[in-house]
Amino acid sequence: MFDGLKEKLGRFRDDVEEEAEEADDEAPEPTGADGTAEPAEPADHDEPLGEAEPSAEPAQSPTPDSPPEPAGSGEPLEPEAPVETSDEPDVESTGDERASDSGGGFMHRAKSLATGQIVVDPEVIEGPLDDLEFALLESDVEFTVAQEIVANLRDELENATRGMTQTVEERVDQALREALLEVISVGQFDFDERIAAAEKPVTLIFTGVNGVGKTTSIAKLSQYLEERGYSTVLANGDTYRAGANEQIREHARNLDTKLISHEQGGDPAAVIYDAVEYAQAHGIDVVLGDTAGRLHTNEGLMDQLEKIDRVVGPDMTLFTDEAVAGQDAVQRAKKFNDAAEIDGAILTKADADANGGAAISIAYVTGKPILFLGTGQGYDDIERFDPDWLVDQLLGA
Ligand SMILES: Nc1nc2c(ncn2[C@@H]2O[C@H](COP(=O)(O)OP(=O)(O)OP(=O)(O)O)[C@@H](O)[C@H]2O)c(=O)[nH]1
Repeated sequence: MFDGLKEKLGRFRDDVEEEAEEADDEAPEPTGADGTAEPAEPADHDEPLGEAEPSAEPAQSPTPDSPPEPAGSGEPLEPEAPVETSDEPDVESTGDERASDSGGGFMHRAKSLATGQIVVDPEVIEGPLDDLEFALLESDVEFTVAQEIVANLRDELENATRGMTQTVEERVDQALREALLEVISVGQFDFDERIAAAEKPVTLIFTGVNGVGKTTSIAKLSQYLEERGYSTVLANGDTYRAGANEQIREHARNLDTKLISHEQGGDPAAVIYDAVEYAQAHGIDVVLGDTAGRLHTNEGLMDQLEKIDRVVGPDMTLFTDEAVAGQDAVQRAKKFNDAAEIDGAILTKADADANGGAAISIAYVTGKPILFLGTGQGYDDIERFDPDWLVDQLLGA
C-alpha cells in the first residue's frame, strides 16, 4: 500500500542527508579555541547537519610525553578567523546563526555546546524540497496539498533547532511526520464514538460515483457495526441503475441483514425514509443508505442527493471513492461535498494504490476526514483510518 509514495519520502530523507554530508565536507576547517586546528572528522550519516560535531573532549594541552599534534601538517595552524569561545557573548545568542556562517563549524559547535541545540542550514534542504514537491505531485497529491506539505517542512526544518543527540535522519523524520500529519488529520473525529453518542436509529448515507466500491463498503460497514453490537438495515437508494437491487440484496443475504428497496425508477429519498421508519419500528440501530453514482446528468445526481439530505436528514453522509483514482477522487470529493455536505470519506482499494495522493489530500481539500480505508474485497477488509498509522506506514516506522 502506497509503496511509491513511501519510496519518494525516503528519497527526500536520503537527499537531505547527502546534502548535509556535502555541506560538512565543504565547511571551513573548524579552528580550536587554543588556536590549533582540530582533527578533521569524517562525514557520517548520523552527523549533525552541515556543521562540525561538538567535541566532548577538552582541548589537549601539551605534555612532555605527548607533544601537540595539529591535524594535517606537523605545524601549528594560524587561526583563520577571530577565535570565539563559549565564554563570549555571541555564543549565548538566540540561535539565529546557521551552520553556513563564516567560521561555520566552530561557531556552531560553540553555540551547540551553550544551548544543546543545532540549527539546520536552509541551503541544505532547498534542492531536496523542490524535488519532493515534484515527487508529491507525481504521486497524485493535490497541488495545494503538496505546497502545504513542502511549506510545513521548510518551516519545520529551517526554523527549528534539533537536539545535539538527534541525527539528521531523526530530525527529517520528525519534520516529515509533522508536515504530513498537519494535512492528513484535518477534521478527524472518532467514528465509533460518534455512532455510540448518536440517537438511534443513526442514518448513514453513502455518496460517490459508480463502481468505486460504495455498495461493498456499505456491506463492510454493516458487518463492522454488527461486530460492535449494533443492528443494521440496508436501504437501496440507487433506484437508477439496473441490477443495483440485486447487487445489494446479495450482500444483505450474505450478512443476514434486512434490505429495504423499491422498484427501479422509484424515489431514492422515499426508500431511505422507509428504511428509517423500519428501523424505528424494529429497534434497529443503524440505517445504511446507498445512493446512485450516476444519473442522466450530473445536476440530476446532485439534486437527488440534496433531496435525500432534505427529506431524511442523515446523521452522516459518507463520500466513497477509490484511492487508485488519485486526483480525480480528490476533485469528486470536493464536488460532492459542495452539493450535499459530507461528514467524512471512505477510501476504497487502498490495497491497490501505490501513490497515496488521494489518502493524503482529501481531508485537506474538503476539510472532512477520511474515516475508513477499504483494503480488499472481503467484508473484513476495512480499516479505521488513523492519520498516525498512515504516517508510520509512509515513513516506514
Ligand atoms: N481491491 C479492492 N477491491 C474493492 C474494494 N472495495 C470494493 N472493491 C471492488 O470494487 C468493485 C466495485 O465495487 P462496488 O461495491 O460494486 O462499487 P459501487 O460503487 O457500489 O458500484 P455501483 O454499485 O456500480 O455503484 C467490486 O468488484 C468490489 O469487490 C477494496 O477496498 N479493495
